[in-house]
Amino acid sequence: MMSPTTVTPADAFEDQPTIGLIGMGAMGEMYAKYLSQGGWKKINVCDLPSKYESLREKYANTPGITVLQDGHAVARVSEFIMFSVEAEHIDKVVAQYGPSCKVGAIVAGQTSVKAPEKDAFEKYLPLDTHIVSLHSLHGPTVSPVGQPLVIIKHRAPDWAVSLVENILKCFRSRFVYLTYEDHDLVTANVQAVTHAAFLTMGTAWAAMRDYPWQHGQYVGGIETVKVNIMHRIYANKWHVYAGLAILNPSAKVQIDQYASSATELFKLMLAGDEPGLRARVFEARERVFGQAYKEGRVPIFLTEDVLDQFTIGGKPSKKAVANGDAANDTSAGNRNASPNSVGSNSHLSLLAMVDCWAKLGIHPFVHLDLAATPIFRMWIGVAEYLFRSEARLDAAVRAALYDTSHRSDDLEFVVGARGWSQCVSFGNFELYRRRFAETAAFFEPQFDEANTIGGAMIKAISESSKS
Ligand SMILES: NC(=O)C1=CN([C@@H]2O[C@H](COP(=O)(O)OP(=O)(O)OC[C@H]3O[C@@H](n4cnc5c(N)ncnc54)[C@H](OP(=O)(O)O)[C@@H]3O)[C@@H](O)[C@H]2O)C=CC1
Ligand SMILES: O=C(O)C(=O)Cc1ccc(O)cc1
Repeated sequence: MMSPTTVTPADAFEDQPTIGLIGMGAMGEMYAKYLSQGGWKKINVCDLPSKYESLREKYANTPGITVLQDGHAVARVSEFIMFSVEAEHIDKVVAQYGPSCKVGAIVAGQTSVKAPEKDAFEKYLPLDTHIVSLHSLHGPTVSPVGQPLVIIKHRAPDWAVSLVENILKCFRSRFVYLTYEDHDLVTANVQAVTHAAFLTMGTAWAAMRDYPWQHGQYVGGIETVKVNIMHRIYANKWHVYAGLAILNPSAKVQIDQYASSATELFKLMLAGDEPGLRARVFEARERVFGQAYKEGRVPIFLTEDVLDQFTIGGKPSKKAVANGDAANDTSAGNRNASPNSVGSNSHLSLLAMVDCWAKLGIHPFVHLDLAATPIFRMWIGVAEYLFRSEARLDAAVRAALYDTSHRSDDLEFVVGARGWSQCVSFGNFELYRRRFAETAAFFEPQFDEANTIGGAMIKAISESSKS
């Protein structure tokens, strides 16, 4: 909280603009919190009319915030209005409240996929309103400080963009300027295919109905990232992931390629085709990471020691590690359990990721510098960790080919990847919701621990990558 004497960017305004937030779910709440703390005194918020009373109670003592009945009430009095609702519903909600937007208002959306938002704004917003849209590229529980915040100047004069920048200065995010179209391309590259990988890991682990941390076994090293992020994604709202995968046309292509990459690599493994698998993996390595290393790019962050701080299920005793107990355990549930376990795992999820980037001509480092979410940053971090070292990659390839104890996990992974891809290609929200909910239910008992640990991990890694 700011002390009463703290000077905020809002204080520069003699007559502060009226801010309106329509949709007070996770992201609407996050915006309300930071705008209020940033000293903005005229913030109108609403969710569905049925939530009016509970919201009023919740915000009774929050400085600057007034809860109104519905989107009409917010839109007609606000000079900067942000819609923060489900992407699937943006058309309906903007159709309903858009025409009530005040003359000259600046209108934004927070949706993770912009094609439907753009259509809705163009269809329903009065021509005397301006469109400057937004997208915070992080989840609602991550501090916005230093994270990318996309600003889209679509139908607006420069002063409107400056006003939005001033309003949001208190987030201390890094503004990234994109068009609506570039936004969807970049976020498909950064988010959709990354989520597909983690959703698939969850589906595969849940299908096995067994996972190491359940038995208090040690999950260390880069497995920590996989496990924590997978939990984090399944603890978030399903519609966020469904919307950005199903409604973004570029996302479908990429998620399909991810499934194809996993399937094709798995077939090479089944065939025991060592030259074929090795050639494919090392070619992908060259395409994705080759140039970056020729240019002397510093690796992202990872040491297993850093990651071991964030293990789920407790750390192993020093004695167990010294005796190599965890490292030697190759039972189905605990093959990933060694702190130095990179080599004892096929890492199909990572091999498929880099193969997919290579096949699509995606340069993840370009996105990393422009508009990486914390999850994407970590995902490239672990991919890079595995691929940077020829020895580690070689060990993964050998494990993929010759350690058949991986096969059942890898088979579930391929089935899961295909299933997610098909679900997205059908564009079926209900099927997506059911797939997501079934897997999430399996992991739910770990959500609290995983969110705490995952949050700390994101913070530590964001800080280490800044320094
Ligand atoms: N969560 C995340 O990590 C991020 C999400 N986003 C995007 O932000 C948007 C919001 O996501 P998030 O806050 O997580 O989702 P939530 O489901 O938490 O919030 C959406 C809110 O909007 C409400 N709503 C729906 N229709 C209306 C309406 N007609 N009038 C007023 N309120 C309405 C919903 O009510 P009800 O639940 O009853 O439908 C809900 O409370 C999405 O488009 C998402 O893609 C962007 C960045 C990160
Ligand atoms: O970082 C991620 O990819 C997340 O999962 C959180 C998230 C979800 C949706 C967004 O539009 C932005 C961030």
